[in-house]
Amino acid sequence: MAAAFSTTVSLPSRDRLTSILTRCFPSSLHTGRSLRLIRNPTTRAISSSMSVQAPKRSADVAYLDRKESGILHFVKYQGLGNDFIMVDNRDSSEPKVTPEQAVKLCDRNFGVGADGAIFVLPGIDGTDYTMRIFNSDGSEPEMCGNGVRCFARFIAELENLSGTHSFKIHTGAGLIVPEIQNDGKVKVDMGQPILQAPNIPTKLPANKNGSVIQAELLVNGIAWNVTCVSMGNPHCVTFGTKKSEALQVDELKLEDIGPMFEHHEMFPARTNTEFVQVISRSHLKMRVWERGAGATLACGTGACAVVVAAVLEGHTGRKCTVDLPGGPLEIEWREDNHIYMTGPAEAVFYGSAHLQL
Ligand SMILES: N[C@@H](CCC[C@H](N)C(=O)O)C(=O)O
Repeated sequence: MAAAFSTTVSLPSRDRLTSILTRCFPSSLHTGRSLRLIRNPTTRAISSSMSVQAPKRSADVAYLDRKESGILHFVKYQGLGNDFIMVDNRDSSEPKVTPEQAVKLCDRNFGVGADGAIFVLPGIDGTDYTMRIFNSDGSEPEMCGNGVRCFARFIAELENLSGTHSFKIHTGAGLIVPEIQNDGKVKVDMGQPILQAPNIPTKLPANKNGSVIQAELLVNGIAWNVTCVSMGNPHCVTFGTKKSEALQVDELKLEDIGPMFEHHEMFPARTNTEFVQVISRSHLKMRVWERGAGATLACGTGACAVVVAAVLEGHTGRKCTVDLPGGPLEIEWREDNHIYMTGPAEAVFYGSAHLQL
């Protein structure tokens, strides 16, 4: 069992802390001990936490050698509790972590713990950066709304930028433009929703105009009323069953029904599913079961899809507050068909992890 201690010191910068710790623990990276740096982004107080593992022998020595060349430095970020291992990947157009390694890193018991791993890669086609992401199950989604807010704040940190800044980000869902605001929140132009059934993709029967609005989806013998929207990634939005329209989202057993939606045969690329309660014409409450990550505290693309579905089904206007388990997001589907999402993103801690093969 690892013994651990931690101290808190106030220092001007992370580089300075690194140099002090390197002087105090010169061989820490060569003996199988892992050294982690943690900074509280609000107070700039920095704490060091070192866990010392009992020395291992024989076959483990080679294992330790492999780990030595496989150390990943990362920053853990969260947006409304949707949390990510952010990796500075600006020196290469391939992620430094494989999907299998991402699964291990995201494990909440045996790894760092996160809903996904996100990589800041060089931009292409005139964009500033490329964002790629692996879900905690190792699958690669096209986009992540909370992730792109964290991405913007991470870039600002990497590039030492303060104040308002916007970036052109290439993603699997095309161009996404986050803008850091004066209050530190990030407003994102999330692009346009996709409503054509084959492009979502869903095999559910489409309306005359090709969209899937208030379709019937049979899940475990229950007929749900669903509207399908892609924000680059697929979403199935429901406000209730065909029998009883209104959902009380706190009462849902997400762990039971979520996977049945995710893996339903009507969704050839699987799906994210949002269960929504209408509070008023401008206020919604939702819970989400994410493709590849399960129940999360928030989903930015999901909140956008929910507002599109709410407008199409006639529940709300185009500007809504969407309450998620991790907190609220402000969503606006403008008349030019672009959707804007505004919400927080925060650094949680700095760390280094051994990449397991
Ligand atoms: N949490 C994200 C969405 C992440 C991707 C999703 N799990 C998928 O596979 O499509 C968000 O904030 O949008």
